[in-house]
Amino acid sequence: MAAASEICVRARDVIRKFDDKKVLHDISLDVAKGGIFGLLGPSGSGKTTFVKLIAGIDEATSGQIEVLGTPMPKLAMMVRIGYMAQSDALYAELTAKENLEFFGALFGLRGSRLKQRMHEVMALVNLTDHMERSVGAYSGGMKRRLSLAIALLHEPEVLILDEPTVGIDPVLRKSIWDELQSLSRQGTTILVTTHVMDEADKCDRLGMLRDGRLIASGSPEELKSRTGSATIEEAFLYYGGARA
Ligand SMILES: Nc1ncnc2c1ncn2[C@@H]1O[C@H](COP(=O)(O)OP(=O)(O)OP(=O)(O)O)[C@@H](O)[C@H]1O
Repeated sequence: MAAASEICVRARDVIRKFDDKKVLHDISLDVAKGGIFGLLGPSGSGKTTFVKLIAGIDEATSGQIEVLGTPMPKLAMMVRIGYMAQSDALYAELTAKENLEFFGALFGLRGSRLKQRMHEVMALVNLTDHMERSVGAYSGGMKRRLSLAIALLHEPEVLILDEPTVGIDPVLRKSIWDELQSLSRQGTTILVTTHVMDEADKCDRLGMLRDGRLIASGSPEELKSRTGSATIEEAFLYYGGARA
């Protein structure tokens, strides 16, 4: 097991119930610092519920979650975590620039630093030309890209992305993955949920979720070789996953 200082996210016996319905069952998992960790599972398997607990937006019914050694939820951790939700949390009546300024201020960015970061993240998601446009006039894919830009704005140590590339075309999808890999090489820990198998293959480590249970975890290569599978999809099916 890795030393505590090497662990970014530590989950122990995490249960989340909604009324009487148990959505997460005793999840224990370590996410090491600095890599890309993919949470893979079909729709309804509990990915969003789990990452919301890690981001500190929701609280576990029982069990513990620590991020960088701090028990979650904890408001002060907001500046160290970037979270991109599955549904975009943007102000439709404001322009992209105004949205970035609003969230930037929330994260404690201001002045020339904020301006510089706004331009960097908008270039990254290919929205530079749409800075002054009202977000209400953005397409679904553009809103996803702006949400990603906002999550990256304050250069968080931990980046939590819930299905970041849904509705994004293959060319931009590749450039976003290239950037995620570059950020992870620079030390950012990235936690990404996906049900897309070729994205799962790009992660350093994977956790496979099914029906709120962690059915397997390891590197894509380990998961494939342990199950004698040629693909992640085959490995997932071996562990008892429904088609993701
Ligand atoms: N607030 C809630 N109240 C009741 N049930 C909920 C709530 N939030 C999530 N659930 C249930 O928890 C289960 C897991 O949902 P969750 O959104 O975490 O899955 P997911 O793997 O992220 O799926 P998707 O990829 O479709 O978003 C589902 O059965 C869902 O209906």
